Amino acid sequence: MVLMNPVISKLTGKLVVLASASPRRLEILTNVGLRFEVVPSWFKETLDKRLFKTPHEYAVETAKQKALEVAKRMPFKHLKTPDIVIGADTVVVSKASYINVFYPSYHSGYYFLYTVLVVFFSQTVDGLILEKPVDKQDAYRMLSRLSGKEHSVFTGVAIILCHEKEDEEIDYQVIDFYEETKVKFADLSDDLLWEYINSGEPMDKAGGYGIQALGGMLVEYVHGDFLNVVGFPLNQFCKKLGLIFSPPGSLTHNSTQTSPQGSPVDTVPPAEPAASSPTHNGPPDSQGQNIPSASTAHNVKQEESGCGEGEVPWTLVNNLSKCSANGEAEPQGISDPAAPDLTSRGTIQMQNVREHETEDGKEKLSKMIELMDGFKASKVLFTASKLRVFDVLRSSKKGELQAEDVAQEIKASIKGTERLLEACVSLGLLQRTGKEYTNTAMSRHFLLSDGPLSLQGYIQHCNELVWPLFTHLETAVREGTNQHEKAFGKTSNLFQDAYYSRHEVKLRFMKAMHSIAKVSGRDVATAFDLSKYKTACDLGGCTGAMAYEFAKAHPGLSVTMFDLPEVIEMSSHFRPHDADDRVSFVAGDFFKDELPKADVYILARILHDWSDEKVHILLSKIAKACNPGCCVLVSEIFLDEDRKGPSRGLLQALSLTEGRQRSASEYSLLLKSHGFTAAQVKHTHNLLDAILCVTE
Ligand SMILES: C[S@@+](CC[C@H](N)C(=O)[O-])C[C@H]1O[C@@H](n2cnc3c(N)ncnc32)[C@H](O)[C@@H]1O
Repeated sequence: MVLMNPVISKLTGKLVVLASASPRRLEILTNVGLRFEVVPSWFKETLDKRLFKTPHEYAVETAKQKALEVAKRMPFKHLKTPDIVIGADTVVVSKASYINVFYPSYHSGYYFLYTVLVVFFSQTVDGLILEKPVDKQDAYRMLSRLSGKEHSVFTGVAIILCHEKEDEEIDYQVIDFYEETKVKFADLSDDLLWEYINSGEPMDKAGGYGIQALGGMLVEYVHGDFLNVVGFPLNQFCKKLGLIFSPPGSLTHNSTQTSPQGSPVDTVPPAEPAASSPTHNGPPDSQGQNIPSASTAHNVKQEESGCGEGEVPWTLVNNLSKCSANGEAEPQGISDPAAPDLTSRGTIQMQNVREHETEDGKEKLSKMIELMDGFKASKVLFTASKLRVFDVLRSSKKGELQAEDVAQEIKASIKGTERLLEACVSLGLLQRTGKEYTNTAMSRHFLLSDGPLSLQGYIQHCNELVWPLFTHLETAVREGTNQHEKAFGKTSNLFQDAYYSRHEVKLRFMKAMHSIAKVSGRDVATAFDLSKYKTACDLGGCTGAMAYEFAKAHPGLSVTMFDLPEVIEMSSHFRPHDADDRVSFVAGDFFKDELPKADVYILARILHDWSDEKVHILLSKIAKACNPGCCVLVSEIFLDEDRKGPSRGLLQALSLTEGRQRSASEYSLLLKSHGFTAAQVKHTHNLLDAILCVTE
């Protein structure tokens, strides 16, 4: 049983996202019954530490950037807007003599925190922060520095609240804080240090140790929140949630701001200093949902926790403490006011539980359900799009309609429409107030047929072409054929035979390419500095959407859009009303015809469609046409080097005919064999990545 924390339960029904891949943070939050998705942040931890006055400011800023990156990526990459994103960053700071005192006071309706920070150390902060060791010697350097001394562990936490506004924009509110815990290492012999280092444990951990596992052996005492050292200050986090979601009296969420110390400045009512917490360093939250402070002095030892060696995994009924299979122990902070005193180590009840009854098991089950239902959700999106539900709602007088009115507009049954609209609400595509349905910000952004970032073209392509293809997946897999062949018969050339032989199919395909290029084109066009180049040629540029993005992004660049004659003859349908005359159109076959001369050759979503053999033919033609010093820009979904993701790329691979998905280094190798060396790779965080290769 998991004790349902009243604060945590406030998050039920909200899309909560943890922007961290740390299994330790995941476990801490899962153990208190929080339901969340894990979307690891792509933010690189490269902030210049010298710019921060204190280590905790650095940790808080890193946490904030990690969380914001995920909050801003999700609406585009995952097509859903989270309600809350949680980011965290833990740093270990070797002994420094500084005093950090906070004096809270209440004045003019605002909550001020006065920080007196007396810094005695002569080193820079940069010199004190110990991050993850880069190798064993580095781990030795860190651990021997910590040996026999007290050090501080700071975890910065950022809670991002995402609010969708009427105008399709998303408002991000940041609440951040940090927790400090002091840890003292015993005097450690070199033998012990090397044995620990050789266990491999230090390598992915800040400061080079993991307190919850073998590293616990190094520790003499811990002052403060133990879980903070593990990687997440659960106690303070729950208090902050309490302030955000269950404020006593007048707290209004919308006015939450971040103070320099990282507390919600204008929403936090006066509070008494937390006298009982000697290492308390954020604003005291004496009214915060009766959440007890984290234990102030844990020195976790196996015999105290009652964990014997070699016990089978089990879950605790009261969740006060947890043992793993190897007998290591971790205190678990639970903040239900009715829960027993956290600091006491009372009787621990255990019970064997079936996998799906654990929190972890429940997560896995909900992931399974999501996968099993995925095709239904896609079809709801396709059908609502095809029936123009989003356009109909937008064009109604008040932007809202009841199911009967929508049914009338889309010429469908009331009963069926009602079910479709309800399903759309559950998927975040629509919202309903009483009987009235309206578009959500996400739908207004991507699903209106005339919106600048409309994905309608691609959605219809998925519905009409990709969906039937995937009904043949099993046979295609069994027989080793491609799905096109099963669905539409053998083709000698995918484009000319399958896509361009019928007008409406060609138009649909072009609309699909156009919509993806509109959404991703700007990020691809601005991925690299191309200011020294004068001319570009977008090979297989389709409607020209990408070419126009390049022209817009690079004022000195003229772009020739090159594609098959069947495409060029229809490209005028897609020309923007303010079309830039630096974009010109040339018809031809890039396997057979001479290519236009250019400084930059753009290959956006071209190479994945072709075998290595065909790619070599195309690249050798580009190399031949190249002016001296020219470059090739390839934009594709880049597979991870271990080919374990991203799933978007691997799922698309299932419907390719002769082509295949490749990683950035595979593209780089192909280009290298034609004299182009990889200069830069850019993961745009949008639908397509990019690599720029220059002539040697
Ligand atoms: C997957 S689409 C990519 C479109 C565009 N580059 C983009 O990113 O939106 C492939 C494009 O390559 C073009 N194409 C295919 N074979 C070609 C050939 N032999 N010569 C020129 N273009 C070709 C298609 O007409 C189509 O526009």
